[in-house]
Amino acid sequence: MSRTKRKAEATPGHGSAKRARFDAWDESDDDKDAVNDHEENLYIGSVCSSSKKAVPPRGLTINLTALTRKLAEERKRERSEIIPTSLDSPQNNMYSDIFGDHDFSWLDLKTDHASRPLWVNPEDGHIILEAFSPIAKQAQELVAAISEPVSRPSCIHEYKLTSQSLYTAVSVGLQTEDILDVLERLSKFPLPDTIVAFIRDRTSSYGKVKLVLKHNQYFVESCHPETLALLLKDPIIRAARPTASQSASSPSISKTSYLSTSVAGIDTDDFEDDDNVQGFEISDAQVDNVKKRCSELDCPILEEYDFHNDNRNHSLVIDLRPNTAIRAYQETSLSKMFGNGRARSGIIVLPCGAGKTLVGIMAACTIKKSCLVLCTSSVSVMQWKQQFMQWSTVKEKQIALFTADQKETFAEDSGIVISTYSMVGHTHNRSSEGNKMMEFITSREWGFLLLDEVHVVPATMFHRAITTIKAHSKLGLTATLVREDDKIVDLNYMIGPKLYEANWMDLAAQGHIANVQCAEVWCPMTSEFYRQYLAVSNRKQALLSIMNPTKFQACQFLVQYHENRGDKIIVFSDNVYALEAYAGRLGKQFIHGGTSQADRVAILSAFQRSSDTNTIFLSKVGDTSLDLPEATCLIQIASHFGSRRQEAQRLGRILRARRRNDEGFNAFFYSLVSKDTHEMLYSAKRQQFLINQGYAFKVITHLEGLEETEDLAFRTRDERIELLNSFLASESAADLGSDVHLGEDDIVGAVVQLLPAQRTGGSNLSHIQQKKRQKKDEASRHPLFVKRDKAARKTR
Ligand SMILES: Nc1ncnc2c1ncn2[C@@H]1O[C@H](COP(=O)(O)OP(=O)(O)OP(=O)(O)O)[C@@H](O)[C@H]1O
Repeated sequence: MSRTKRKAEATPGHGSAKRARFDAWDESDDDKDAVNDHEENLYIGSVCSSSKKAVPPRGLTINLTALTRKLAEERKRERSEIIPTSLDSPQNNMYSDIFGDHDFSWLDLKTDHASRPLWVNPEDGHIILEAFSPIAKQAQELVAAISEPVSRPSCIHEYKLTSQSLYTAVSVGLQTEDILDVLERLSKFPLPDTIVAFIRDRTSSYGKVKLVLKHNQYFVESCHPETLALLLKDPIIRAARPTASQSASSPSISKTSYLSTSVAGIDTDDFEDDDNVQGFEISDAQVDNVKKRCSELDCPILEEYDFHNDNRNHSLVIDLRPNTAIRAYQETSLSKMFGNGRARSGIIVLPCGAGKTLVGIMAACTIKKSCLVLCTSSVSVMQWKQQFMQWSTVKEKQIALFTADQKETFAEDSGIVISTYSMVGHTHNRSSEGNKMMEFITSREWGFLLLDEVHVVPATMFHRAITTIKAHSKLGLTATLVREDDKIVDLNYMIGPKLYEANWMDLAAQGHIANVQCAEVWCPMTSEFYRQYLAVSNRKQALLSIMNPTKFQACQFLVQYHENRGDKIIVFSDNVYALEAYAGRLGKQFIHGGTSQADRVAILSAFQRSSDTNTIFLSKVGDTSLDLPEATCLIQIASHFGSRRQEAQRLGRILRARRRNDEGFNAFFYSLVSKDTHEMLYSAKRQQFLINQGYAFKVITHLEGLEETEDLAFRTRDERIELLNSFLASESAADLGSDVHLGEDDIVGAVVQLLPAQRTGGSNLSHIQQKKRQKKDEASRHPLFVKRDKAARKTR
């Protein structure tokens, strides 16, 4: 019986075939097939030694016969062509730019190297992949599983082998010899000894040590006593063990664990034995320190949750709704988490709008134990609840919310709590209700901790939130695994390795996210503005480059051009002064921190429903979580320095475009940059993340047809000088620049009210909550805006 067929049959009664396969990842019968299939298909590994249910993950199968055939075909084709192969050939001089002083001529190219798509740098583990090779897809599958993507433009992809990436590879079931074997086949020259040694070393040290949560106590366990002894020699790990009075080890925990508190001169005979597994307890507060230290000692801790066999924690009745059609990449991402029938902790990276929420819900439906979801804002809390109700069969009474306004516990033995990082991470000024809720959360074992937007949470808050909760498995979700600080690596030990990262271009090609044309429009500074630019402080310089009249003209032209094409346009400006000035001059609506809730709802509603409102201006409050699938064009006039994350999140606003599957549809993303100013530098830095995802930014130095624009602003010198003088005279211009009044929560709040039937679940906001929110708005507004709005209301 074929493997796929049997899998589908393994879960009778489920709605879709995809669903059936998903549920069958952990079918242990497949072990036999895996062995039988081995001659034909190379399952790159299966599972760490301790796993009893070793099942080769579906997504990690490379068909060797097919691969060999393809390689043979390629060799044949190559022989029939004249391909210059010598690195000494003059054509190769251009590569000196890439390789610098490094001389790799000692590497012996295989005779058929042209048909093999990989090149591995023996010195630093960088992998170059020829994305145009006929076997690129198979090669990509391997390379993406064992290394970190660095850059994936259209022809040449770059990856890097790192300790973490190899740990991840082992954690998702790959085995050392299989990795080496396939890498060797795909490589243009025999794998260098340095690379072989590195792969062997990293893959062998992974998975030897586990962190296990039993009866609310944490244990470090291993079946390698020498590794435990080594760890216990480390002062940080030694100090992490609870003192005799702290340790409340229950006799029911079996013989596993506990070493004598005297650790000097550790003797492995001290370990008690339980089926060869030995270990020691560590105190709750030290879990993170121990994980971090183990990573530093190149012995990263494996966190796997055998939820099928967890009889101590109550099960949660939850399933996906039968009509849910899982997308292939969502399925693949989860296969990395559940590939061996257990839940591995880690991070899944999917582009904005690609459906991370559903991935999280699918994971909760697989684990079927109490689940705690942490997100960034109280409105996201509402969205998560609404999405749980939409995609799963969980009963509403099993979902409890913990926000400033709601403090609910679930009625039954198991359930879902949805909260924010700040609610859980803040320690001071809690109400007695809040304290009770925290007691409810911290006193129990959670089967699953779901962490949304893991890259944005301030490191300390995140750390506090994550360390106060005891969870068997954790899943982090994000679109942009980048931070401008160096805290991103901490996520590796706090949550787990990156389990899967989708390729943005592949998802766009499949129509799951929109195709986007990106362009950077260079706007020369006018002479009056540039003269002033050179004479003023940095703060005013920034404003001068945003208010540059040619940038304004470019914006005016693009708005008109795209409105005429039938696009819906969002113009982004971090600078509120400029936002108001641009929008005012163009007669468009705008939203920033100072805009009242009622106005936001009205503006967003008009943008979605009215053909008279085709352009709106947004400050950074609209960067994330804004679900406006009508938007098809973005114009960025001012941004936050060199933030790669902000650039990607903004682009994310049009990736969801409803029209994305229309024939030949393209969304547009323009970044307007004043030439010869600091904006040029920041712009290059901002784009790096998207460029690495394969987006190409065209540089536009001249907008064809701009001169013919009707009512083009600032055409005359006098107009430009008047503009310059008006804001130079306005001392408040620079002060008004930053949008400090409200956070992202508030604009999403507007969408919540606007779209109760859609993903936001805003109907759950009570009348009192909405009143409270409005009051908060009023209180936090800048007096200037309050004054202006009052005047506007009078004139209405
Ligand atoms: N398998 C699916 N079938 C149908 N619709 C889906 C599927 N997966 C996701 N969606 C829809 O795609 C949209 C985007 O999903 P979601 O909000 O989870 O994206 P996201 O990755 O969290 O985006 P962001 O990072 O911008 O918040 C939602 O409307 C969601 O319902």
